[in-house]
Amino acid sequence: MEMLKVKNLSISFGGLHAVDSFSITVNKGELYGLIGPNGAGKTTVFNLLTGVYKPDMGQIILDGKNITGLSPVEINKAGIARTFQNIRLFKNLSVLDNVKIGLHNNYNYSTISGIFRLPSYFRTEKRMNEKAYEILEVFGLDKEADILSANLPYGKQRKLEIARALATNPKLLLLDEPAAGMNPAETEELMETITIIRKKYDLTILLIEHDMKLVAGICEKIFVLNFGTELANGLPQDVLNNPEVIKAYLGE
Ligand SMILES: Nc1ncnc2c1ncn2[C@@H]1O[C@H](COP(=O)(O)OP(=O)(O)OP(=O)(O)O)[C@@H](O)[C@H]1O
Repeated sequence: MEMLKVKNLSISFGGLHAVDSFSITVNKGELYGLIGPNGAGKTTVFNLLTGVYKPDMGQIILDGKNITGLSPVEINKAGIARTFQNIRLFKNLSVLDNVKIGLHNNYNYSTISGIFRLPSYFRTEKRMNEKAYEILEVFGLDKEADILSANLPYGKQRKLEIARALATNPKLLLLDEPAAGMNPAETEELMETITIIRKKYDLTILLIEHDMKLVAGICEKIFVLNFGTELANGLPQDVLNNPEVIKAYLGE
């Protein structure tokens, strides 16, 4: 079963073909790695998939639905959530509130019930708090729920970003260099957490990463992008031993 089917996705900036006929099929439940040298177009692919950029050409099908050209909010509602290369938390909000912002897609109460503090408001708030704590627990962040997210150590801020993305209840999670800046122990722990959440939340994951240990350790398939286009695509052992890939990327 296909969760994501991308066909001939392309975008140029001026004369630069940043992404050029990018096609990929990610099956339900798969963990796919997207790798490539600096400037290969990986983040641009994420920006296209999430509606930040509109493609010049191509099609994006999510779980059978054509989402090409939709806005970032509509795409998030359709089931794609992402994290960013540079952490983008609401630094002046608590850890708990960062996750609750993500939950708002799925828990609605009317403005009236909020203003007048009607019973329905408290019921929804209670359910949201429970759900937020459940997610924080998975990431080992529940004890820090009330502290400002800015005061979390770096590795935990990265985890909180994933927790917040997860709170929007995605079918497909896009992780942009989740291990960037982490030490080996933090990276190891992150790999475990990713493995846990994909099972628990029935996720399909596409992950950009420079850390080859992480990519080779958890990805079932790997797509190598070079100059905006496919260099290799397939099983990790095949892709990582491909001489073209070694030349273009690993041998840098
Ligand atoms: N909004 C934009 N305007 C102009 N050029 C852009 C824009 N966004 C990306 N690019 C260019 O597109 C190319 C691909 O960039 P992108 O950030 O997608 O690469 P990347 O593979 O994610 O690189 P890195 O591993 O360094 O993050 C680069 O040459 C970049 O300068």
